[in-house]
Amino acid sequence: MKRVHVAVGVVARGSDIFTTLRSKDVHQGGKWEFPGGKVENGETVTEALKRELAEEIGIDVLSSEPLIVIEHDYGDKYVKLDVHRVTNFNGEPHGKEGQSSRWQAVNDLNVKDFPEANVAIIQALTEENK
Ligand SMILES: Nc1nc2c([nH]c(=O)n2[C@@H]2O[C@H](COP(=O)(O)OP(=O)(O)OP(=O)(O)O)[C@@H](O)[C@H]2O)c(=O)[nH]1
Ligand SMILES: [Mg+2]
Repeated sequence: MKRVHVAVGVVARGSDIFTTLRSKDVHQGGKWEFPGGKVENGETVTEALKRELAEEIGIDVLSSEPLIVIEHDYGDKYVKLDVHRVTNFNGEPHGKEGQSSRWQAVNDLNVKDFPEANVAIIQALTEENK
C-alpha cells in the first residue's frame, strides 16, 4: 500500500486556527486541512514543514514544536502525520495556491470537515484549550 510521511502545521493566532481547503481532485479532496505535505528524502520534518508552509500558505516558519504523531490507514493510502504547532512565523497566512482558507476558533473546529486522521489533532487542540 502507498505510505506517506507528512509534515502538518497548526498555525494559530490566539485561539484561532488557520485551515485550508483541499482541492476536489486530490486524496481527501473537498475536506479542510492543516497545511502541510510530504516529507521528501533527506529532509527533516521541521525542514519539510518550513518548505510546505512557504509553498502553500506563504509564511516563513521560524519555530515549531511537535504536537502529535498520527498513523492512519485510509484503505487506499497509509499516512503518518507528524503534526507540529507553529510557535513563531513571519508573513500573513493565505491560500497561496488559490485554495480557500479560514481562521476558526479551536472550539468551532468540526471533525466532519476534516480527513478522518485529523480527529486526534482536533481532540488534542480542544483538550488544551479547555
Ligand atoms: N496537509 C495535510 N494532509 C493531511 C491532513 N490530514 C490527512 O489525512 N492528510 C493526508 O496527508 C497526505 C499528504 O498530504 P498532501 O496531499 O498535503 O501532500 P503534498 O502537499 O506533498 O501534496 P502533493 O503530492 O500534491 O505535492 C494526503 O493523503 C492527505 O489526505 C492534514 O490535516 N493536512
Ligand atoms: Mg499539502
